Amino acid sequence: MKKIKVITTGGTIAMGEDQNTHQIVPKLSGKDLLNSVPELNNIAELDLIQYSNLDSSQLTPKMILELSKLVKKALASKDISGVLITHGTDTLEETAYLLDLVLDTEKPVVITGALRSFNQLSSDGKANLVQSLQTIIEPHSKNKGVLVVLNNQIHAARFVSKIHTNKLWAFDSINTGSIGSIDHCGVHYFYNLDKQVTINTEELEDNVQLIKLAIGNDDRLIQASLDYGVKGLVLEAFGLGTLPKSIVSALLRAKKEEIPVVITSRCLEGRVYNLYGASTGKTNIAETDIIFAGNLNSTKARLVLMLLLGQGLSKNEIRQFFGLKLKM
Ligand SMILES: NC(=O)C[C@H](N)C(=O)O
Repeated sequence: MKKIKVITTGGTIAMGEDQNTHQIVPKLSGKDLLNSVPELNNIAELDLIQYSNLDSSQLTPKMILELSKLVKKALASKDISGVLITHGTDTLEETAYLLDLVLDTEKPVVITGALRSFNQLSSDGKANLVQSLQTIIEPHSKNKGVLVVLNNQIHAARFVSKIHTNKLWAFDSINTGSIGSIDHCGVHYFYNLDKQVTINTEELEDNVQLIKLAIGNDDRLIQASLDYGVKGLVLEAFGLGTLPKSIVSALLRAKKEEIPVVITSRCLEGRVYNLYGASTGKTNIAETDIIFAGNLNSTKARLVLMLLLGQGLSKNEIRQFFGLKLKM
């Protein structure tokens, strides 16, 4: 029987109802969670670490980098065949992608969670745990980067997003669809998606802000971030990456101060690139020195920027990374 390291972090999967407030709060320790699903022991031998028991809104990139060190340590052990992480769903896609970026392993690493706490009628945690383990022990799950398993679906970390606040089908892979599924017959992949890229760093820069643009926005938030000494910015822009000219002077200031500004889109699907000449008024968009994030969503682009800055890359190296390394 294969041995799997299970790392629990919290989230609804480990929550239950508080009798007084009737709100959903952390209830199950990692041990309680695994003990509540005895079927897991028929699939693999489990070795547990409880990293935290938090709603995922309380996690930070630094904590996830710390978590990645635990995962690396587990993966380095010969007798461990893969790692399962349980996590709240609200920020699960960020943890999955950060781990995907920093881990370099052929062993399967799966993250799962639940939309319902264990005491709710439509509780999905148990099935998600079973399907996650099935995915880890499946030989075809090797070399795929970090996988997200929920609701009978397998997603690649770099494409997955939480797309619904509450439905059981809460996750989908933007631009691509899921890469596989789990049914009565087991685990099936629809296509092969190799892991994209690894960033070797022990540090990340957490002074990176994400700002979403709306029509008529002025540049106050960008200027305030620069005043405050931000080390990198992600701007969630319009459509293909167009910007209001009201923010151009702030972009030119960021350029002068050597602060990388990465552009993503408010659109759910598609890529951003430099097409619209008028998007910054009289200033040519290339003069603003902005970096286009391809098809990464804003939160994921921010993680890449944090890691690259943590690695000490220059603005030009960061531009090259977004332009070349994230292409395939
Ligand atoms: N379904 C969930 O897990 C949501 C919860 N608020 C969390 O992210 O921890």
